[in-house]
Amino acid sequence: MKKRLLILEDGTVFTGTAFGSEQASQGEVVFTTGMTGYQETLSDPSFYGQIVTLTYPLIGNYGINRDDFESIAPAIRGFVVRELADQPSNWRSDMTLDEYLTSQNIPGIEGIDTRKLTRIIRTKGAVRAILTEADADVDVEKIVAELQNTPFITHHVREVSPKAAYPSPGRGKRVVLLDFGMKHGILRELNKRDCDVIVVPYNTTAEQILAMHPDGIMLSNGPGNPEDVTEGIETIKGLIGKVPMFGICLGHQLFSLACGAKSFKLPFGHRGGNHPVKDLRTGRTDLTSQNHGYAIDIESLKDTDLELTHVALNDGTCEGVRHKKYPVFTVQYHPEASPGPEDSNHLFDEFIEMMEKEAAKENQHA
Ligand SMILES: NC(=O)CC[C@H](N)C(=O)O
Repeated sequence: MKKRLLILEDGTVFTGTAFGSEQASQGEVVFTTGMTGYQETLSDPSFYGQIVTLTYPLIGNYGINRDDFESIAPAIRGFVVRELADQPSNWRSDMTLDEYLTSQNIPGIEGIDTRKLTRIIRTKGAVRAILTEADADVDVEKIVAELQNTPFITHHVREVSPKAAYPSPGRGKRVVLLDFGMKHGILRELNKRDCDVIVVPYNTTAEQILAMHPDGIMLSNGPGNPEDVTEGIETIKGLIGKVPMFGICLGHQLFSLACGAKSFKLPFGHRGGNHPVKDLRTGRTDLTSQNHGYAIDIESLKDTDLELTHVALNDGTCEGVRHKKYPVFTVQYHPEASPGPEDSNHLFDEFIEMMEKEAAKENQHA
């Protein structure tokens, strides 16, 4: 078994065993607390450029199957686990996690103290790191100095958004899905409701979208800093008030920025499947699936036409907004789950109802 190192920008070195690809890689290390769902996690495009550590100590035990991918190819930079299960047991399993990561050219490291790593991220915030083979000539000091001088690359959306529009037809509502790095779960939920979906790249203009005569717009999740996705913000500005919209995660952040709110980087993000979120209008708390490193500043909503609708019960940050004049609502968490609890799946039904209501209004005026 080959040794591999995970070197953090603060100089901490973890020595573990290599699995997956032999390639060295660099990225921001983030932790996720989901106990299951590693296949969906590693294929979620929002993790582009990140090395993911899982706090649950045994990963890989049900293998990798055909059905649970959230994208065609994973965008993560590395996978860090306490103990890798190399003999998966599940009727759906097609291959081991190790075999899959090797095939996708993604390096992994196992056998390190993932609790210690998580505590470092919780105390110090986002950390840049490198995964590399443990050769005798590894110059840790040089690597640390380089890491400290490497800026976080934040506009990853162009890497994971499709290059051209494509349809996912249905006989129901026409939804244009602005794909900033969408998880398949979002498209799955819309198709389940018979939506006639057209998926479009992140830099599609409002005019191009309106020419498709949508009943509604879906703003997807995606990687990186929302402030950097200026093309998406411009497009959304051109759509507000014209078509009903529903936004998830990055889509929520971009819509809020388009309305004049501000975003900021959370100290260590929200990633996992058990984040309690309170709906301020109903008082109901949903357990939610989350994966985000940025959030919308609640204070900044005061100067906008947005109403705060949801808050995170763990840290009080913004988890959802609604436009006061137009039919738009957005959430920071993942109602499509994949992986995680499905408590808030009803939001997709609310989106369909919102589009139906708007269409009925228009028919009255016609
Ligand atoms: N899942 C997402 O859409 C994440 C949004 C954004 N990249 C963040 O980290 O906050």
